[in-house]
Amino acid sequence: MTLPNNSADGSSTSPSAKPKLLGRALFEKIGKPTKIVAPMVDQSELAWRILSRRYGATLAYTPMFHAKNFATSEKYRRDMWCDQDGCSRTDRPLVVQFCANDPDYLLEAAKLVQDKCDAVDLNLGCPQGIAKKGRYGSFLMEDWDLIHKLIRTLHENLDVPVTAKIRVFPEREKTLDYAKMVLDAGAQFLTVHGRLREQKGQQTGLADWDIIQYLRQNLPSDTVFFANGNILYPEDISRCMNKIHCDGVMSAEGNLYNPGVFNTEDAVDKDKTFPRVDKLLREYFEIVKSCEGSQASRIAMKSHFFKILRPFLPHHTDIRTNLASMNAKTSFDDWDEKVVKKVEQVVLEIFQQEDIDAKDVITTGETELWGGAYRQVPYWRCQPYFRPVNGVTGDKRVVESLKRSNDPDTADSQQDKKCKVDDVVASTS
Ligand SMILES: Cc1cc2nc3c(=O)[nH]c(=O)nc-3n(C[C@H](O)[C@H](O)[C@H](O)COP(=O)(O)O)c2cc1C
Repeated sequence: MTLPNNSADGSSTSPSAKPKLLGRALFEKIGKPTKIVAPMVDQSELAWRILSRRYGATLAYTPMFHAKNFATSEKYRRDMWCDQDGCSRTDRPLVVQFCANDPDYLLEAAKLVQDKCDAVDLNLGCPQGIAKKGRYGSFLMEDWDLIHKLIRTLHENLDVPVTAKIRVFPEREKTLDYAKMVLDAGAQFLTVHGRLREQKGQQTGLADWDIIQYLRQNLPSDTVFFANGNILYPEDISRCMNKIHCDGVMSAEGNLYNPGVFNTEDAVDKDKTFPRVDKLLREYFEIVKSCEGSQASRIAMKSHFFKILRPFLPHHTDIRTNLASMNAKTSFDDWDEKVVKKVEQVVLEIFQQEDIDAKDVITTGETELWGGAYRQVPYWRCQPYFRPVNGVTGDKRVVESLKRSNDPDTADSQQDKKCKVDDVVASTS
């Protein structure tokens, strides 16, 4: 694999003026981040990234921006991006993600953010209908020439490095060839979401860590490699890193329902790993208020409130009704009075109960087929939301392979036992 004009110090020169860092040197410069907030449309915006960093995230991706719209529409840009995004004090390290199918628009859009981020990522994973219609995200998986051109254009012309996030094919070898092509084009970090394009919505199921591990083992060892999928609890991060030997772990839904999922340094402190909903809500609300210019933060707020409060709202339907009536134009005072303060009052009363110590307990269930264990968490604490699937609806092969590795007579199982031992000595910091 050759990258143009690479030098021995981990930088490359391109037609653009400044030398830029290549994968491993870039990874080191931004502090070797291991806990990564995934790109999430309407959900990984500025305020959420600031909150997630306070709870242990060490790198964050923006939501996917549509490159052509970003390059050509001032209104779209204003809705998605503001002066506070990518601020060196509060919002770094940051990767800005685009979807695109035209190298020129992609480059034009990326140049508009290159001074406010550490890298620009190409989304090759979006499986939604809108991506099919617009021909981007995972619907480029059949057009490797175009993908190569998109990445190479940024690699050769942008001041900051380019990175990519991919899904997997059903075939391992094909996925490996695909990943090699993406790296050859110039991607400096590779994130692998271990699900097929078809695994979405009700068909999401389990991500396949085995194929991610296979890619890690068969790509050049200096590739900066992030794994994505199946992270529900802080301990899943070390399980993932031990199995895959990846550089970092990315989480989307786990982080959305409980930003404490990244708080691996304080794993025994339940206020850090499963924060009280009243405290987290207040903290997040104050951050949104401080992100004055961020339209995106204001618009995403209602959806974040629903996710933070997901276990709590069924017990307090009056607050759910209030929350449902809110919108991005509702004044902050109203949000405070009708939702935030009401949640604070309810949880305060819960914690005034004499037997609260006995009630405020988190228990851990049996180890499941997927290798982790579900927790019982009181409804006044943030917690992951997972669909009760066994993976069969998503990708039958993942379940079959997990069953094989749990069978004591198979070689896979021996390897798996070794991983479990490794877990005990894991460090994810
Ligand atoms: C609300 C939401 C929005 C998402 N938006 C994006 C996106 O903009 N770009 C992208 O590459 N993936 C997007 N994804 C996919 C996630 O980044 C991630 O790959 C996927 O959810 C698997 O990770 P998880 O198992 O931790 O949820 C989104 C996922 C969610 C839940």
